[in-house]
Amino acid sequence: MKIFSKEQIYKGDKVTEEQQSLPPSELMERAGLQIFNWMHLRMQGAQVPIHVFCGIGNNGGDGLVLARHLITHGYNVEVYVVNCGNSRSKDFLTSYDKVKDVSKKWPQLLKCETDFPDIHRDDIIVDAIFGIGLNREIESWIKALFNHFKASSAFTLSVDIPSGWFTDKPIEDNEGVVRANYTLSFQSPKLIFFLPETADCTIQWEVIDIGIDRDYLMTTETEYELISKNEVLPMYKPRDKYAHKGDFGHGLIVGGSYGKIGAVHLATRSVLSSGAGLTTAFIPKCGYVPLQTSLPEAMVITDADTNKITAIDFDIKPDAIGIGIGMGKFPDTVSALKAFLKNNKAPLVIDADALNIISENNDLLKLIPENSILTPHPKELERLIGEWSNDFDKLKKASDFSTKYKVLVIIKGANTIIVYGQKKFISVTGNPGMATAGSGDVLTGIITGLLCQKYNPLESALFGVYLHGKAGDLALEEYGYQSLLASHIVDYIGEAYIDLFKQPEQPQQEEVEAENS
Ligand SMILES: NC(=O)C1=CN([C@@H]2O[C@H](COP(=O)(O)OP(=O)(O)OC[C@H]3O[C@@H](n4cnc5c(N)ncnc54)[C@H](OP(=O)(O)O)[C@@H]3O)[C@@H](O)[C@H]2O)[C@@H](O)CC1
Ligand SMILES: Nc1ncnc2c1ncn2[C@@H]1O[C@H](COP(=O)(O)OP(=O)(O)O)[C@@H](O)[C@H]1O
Ligand SMILES: [K+]
Repeated sequence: MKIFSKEQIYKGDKVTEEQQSLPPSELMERAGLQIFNWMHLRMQGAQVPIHVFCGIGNNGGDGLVLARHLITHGYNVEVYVVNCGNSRSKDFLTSYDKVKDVSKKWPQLLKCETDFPDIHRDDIIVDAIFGIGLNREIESWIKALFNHFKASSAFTLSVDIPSGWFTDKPIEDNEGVVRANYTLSFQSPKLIFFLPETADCTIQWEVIDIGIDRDYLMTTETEYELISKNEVLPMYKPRDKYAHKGDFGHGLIVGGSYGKIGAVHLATRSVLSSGAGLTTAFIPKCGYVPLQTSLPEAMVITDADTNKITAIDFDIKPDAIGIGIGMGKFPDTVSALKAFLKNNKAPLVIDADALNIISENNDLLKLIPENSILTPHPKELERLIGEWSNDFDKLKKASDFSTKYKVLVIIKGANTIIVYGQKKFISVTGNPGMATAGSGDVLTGIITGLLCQKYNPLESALFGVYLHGKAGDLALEEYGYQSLLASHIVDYIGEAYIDLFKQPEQPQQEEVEAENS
């Protein structure tokens, strides 16, 4: 699913109005009606007090259309206009007149704190104050209104985007924003729903279809895209009946040091479980017996050293190599990595200590093959690209790094983001149970396994992150957040593949029948 920027959303409105020859404020009518349908489906006429707070732009206009439908359907509604300026939009004014036609009561005008209504915790707040048109910091009395919402503990439903948040930059005042229980977002989710610093703007979100021109939506390239089952399913490569293990490549995991052989076990098992035909681990001697014993399907090549990697020499021809896991940064290992990068021709997944070594030896960056996949967690990313001032800055820096060195960067975490030059893909699979030792090693193994099977680097990164998160989600059902281990994620890679064809993806877009008001 694409994430459109606010400029693209405004353009989509214009294109739609032209293509569909829409009368003025028709899109606002659709938006307000869809929100009403959503509420009506759930409330079925319940007389819970609903406080609809409207700004004076088009977000406020949506709120007024909603309020009109709620009033005509007999709901217990109070409508407020938050008087935040002088420039009432044309469509807002049209909607304002229409509300007056159906109600004996005028919307209440709020100008300062003494105007605030009492809100009970069992009431419902509809936040239609600011949408994507927020263009400056908010006055203190409106921030106080947002705090009044919070203090009430009432369920807060935001229209399009919780008020006070920008779509494309951080907020200055953490207190001066609405934090919604639910946000109904038009046509596209907003980027801020997925970034660590802003995702608490709403607990849940859903996309509402207001009939924006299909061609425009299909053909417009976006900087951000969500990756879920629908996006990865077309990448899946089915197996031929007469397939041979040689068809699925030979994966190599290079890593490990004394006390960190388990990491290599996890990654190597993940290469196999994601479908590589053959898998070899290159490790220091101390890992030979444990790895051969615990993972009979894998082959093992050992370094001359017992405890660490000192020279990465092997006589196999791997189709992909995952490197860095549990490897340490011993001086001999640093030299071994340098020598390896100078000679290597195979596609690479670079993780953990290999990333840390590269961060400390920037000259190694030019030795990394084009389209290599780097899988840093946030600390490793900071070592690579430097500090960032906020999440938007982080994404820009990661994009610039990816463009400059022609590599893919996978920013791991909740909503892992795959950075491919200026394009960013956001994963929706995964859960906090995966915040456990070794789960990153599993990801490296899965992506290495996909590269072996001739998925191209972008597909390997996207499909790999999807499968990893999905396996974690399926494992969660059995183990729960606390007991989920990285090896359980490996156990569920197979289920994650099977699930691709098992259940249709849950819609992120509510298909609500348009109801005549
Ligand atoms: N396809 C779609 O998605 C559709 C989207 N639609 C809806 O349109 C919404 C966007 O509407 P919008 O452009 O009118 O902007 P909106 O968010 O209402 O805010 C602008 C108002 O706020 C004001 N203002 C701004 N900052 C302020 C501040 N800090 N403090 C005080 N005031 C401030 C600003 O004032 P001004 O800067 O002009 O003085 C102006 O009055 C979108 O989110 C969605 O809900 C549908 O209706 C149709 C299809
Ligand atoms: N809260 C979370 N939600 C979803 N995925 C998570 C969460 N925390 C961690 N993960 C995933 O778990 C993995 C952790 O990787 P990493 O920190 O490198 O672990 P390790 O070094 O122990 O292997 C990443 O793929 C990350 O996306
Ligand atoms: K809003």
